[in-house]
Amino acid sequence: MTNAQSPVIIITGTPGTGKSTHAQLLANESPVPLRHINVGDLVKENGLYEDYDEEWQSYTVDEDKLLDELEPIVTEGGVILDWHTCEIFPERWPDLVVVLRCENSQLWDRLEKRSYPLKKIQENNEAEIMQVKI
Ligand SMILES: Nc1ncnc2c1ncn2[C@@H]1O[C@H](COP(=O)(O)OP(=O)(O)O)[C@@H](O)[C@H]1O
Repeated sequence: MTNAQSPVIIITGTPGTGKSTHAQLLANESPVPLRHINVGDLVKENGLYEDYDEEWQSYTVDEDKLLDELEPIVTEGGVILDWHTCEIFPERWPDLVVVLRCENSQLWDRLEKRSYPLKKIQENNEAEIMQVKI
């Protein structure tokens, strides 16, 4: 647990449920400084992946590299980590974990707008319905 002035918040949930939107709003409105980190963007920008799967349009994350990158950021605190999964993060990291949910037909529409392949839209929707993380 970090101090109350520099909390570590994880916002997680299926892609399209609104993580980035809400993380950014929270960062903008928070009375204490909070830095919004879109972990997916961080992975891409800093090459923290092993592979890119064209068919699924997704990265295979190098978890060790990602954790090494995030450790000093989390230690400093005052951060919102926004990612579709959170199982790889040590339990000692977050002060608060928020799981966002979204009604399925709305989620489908949001993911279609991203031009995801159909099977990726289906997989994400099923994950949301079954309440599992992918
Ligand atoms: N509470 C909300 N009401 C309506 N639209 C929303 C809401 N939250 C997010 N959205 C919209 O849903 C889409 C996906 O949101 P985003 O924050 O990118 O999701 P995520 O980060 O979980 O992938 C965006 O177009 C966003 O504007």
